[in-house]
Amino acid sequence: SDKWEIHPDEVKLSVELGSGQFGLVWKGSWQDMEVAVKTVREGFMSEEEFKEEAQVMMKLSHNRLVQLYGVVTQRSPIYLVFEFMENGCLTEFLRAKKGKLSQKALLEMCLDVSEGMAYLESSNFIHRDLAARNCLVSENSVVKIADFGMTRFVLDDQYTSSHGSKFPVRWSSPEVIKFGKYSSKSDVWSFGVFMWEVYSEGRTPYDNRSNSEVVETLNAGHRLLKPRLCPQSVYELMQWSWKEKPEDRPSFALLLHELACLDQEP
Ligand SMILES: Cn1cc(-c2ccnc(-n3ncc4cc(C(C)(C)C)cc(F)c4c3=O)c2CO)cc(Nc2ccncn2)c1=O
Repeated sequence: SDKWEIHPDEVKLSVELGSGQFGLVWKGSWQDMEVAVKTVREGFMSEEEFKEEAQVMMKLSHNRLVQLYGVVTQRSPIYLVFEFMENGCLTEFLRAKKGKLSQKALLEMCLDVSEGMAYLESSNFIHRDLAARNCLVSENSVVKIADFGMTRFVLDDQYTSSHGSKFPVRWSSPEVIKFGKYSSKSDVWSFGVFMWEVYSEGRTPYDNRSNSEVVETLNAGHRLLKPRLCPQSVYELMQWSWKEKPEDRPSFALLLHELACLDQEP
């Protein structure tokens, strides 16, 4: 529907924010709002497929998801116009703020993302690549989920194949690594690793091991250890999220409830 169609002349680009997965991302303005504008490079995403999918992504609206405002498709390359997140990628934010984030701030980052993921879970939408690098930080330090569901448009098989060099093995559940079986419960596994990243202030999970060593250690039943800053109560939620069988893991609705209870404690 052309409801989401944005006229090219309404979007003003200013500075480049970085080169994303599919092309360049610019800071810009639209209707007096700051926006992030993604240009889609030929060959990096199937444009036709994306236009249909854009309708789905725009129906997913929640305060903890980075909002897609609309698309410019009247000429190529197409533009995707997103809500602007002032403080950029969460991994870099955590590393820049190392040693300066309170326990409350760390817990609330996990709570923010569990809220967004509980909404995706209730909408039967699977993220497929939940990780701190794919979350963004707003001007007032709220963490939101970005690029949900976009993995299906990546044409680079180094990323999509579980043997590929760019496959997110460290965030993937055993059934995803072995069988490519994605579900909200495999997103829950990734969320456990996300919480580990937050309490490790942006460190890389299993950072001294290769992808194949990570797969071996998981198969041997080993899991990431409790980060120094992480309370035992939160570490128990991580361990629960890393149960071998998907059905033994909590739902996001339950994780949200548990994290909200911990957030109420003095
Ligand atoms: C909305 N938005 C997007 C970005 C931004 C910039 C560059 N690359 C990306 N990324 N990053 C990661 C990414 C990942 C994927 C997977 C399919 C899940 C693999 C698909 C993407 F399309 C992207 C993308 O576009 C983003 C994330 O979409 C940065 C913002 N903000 C700032 C602010 C300050 N400094 C830097 N960025 C911002 O507000």
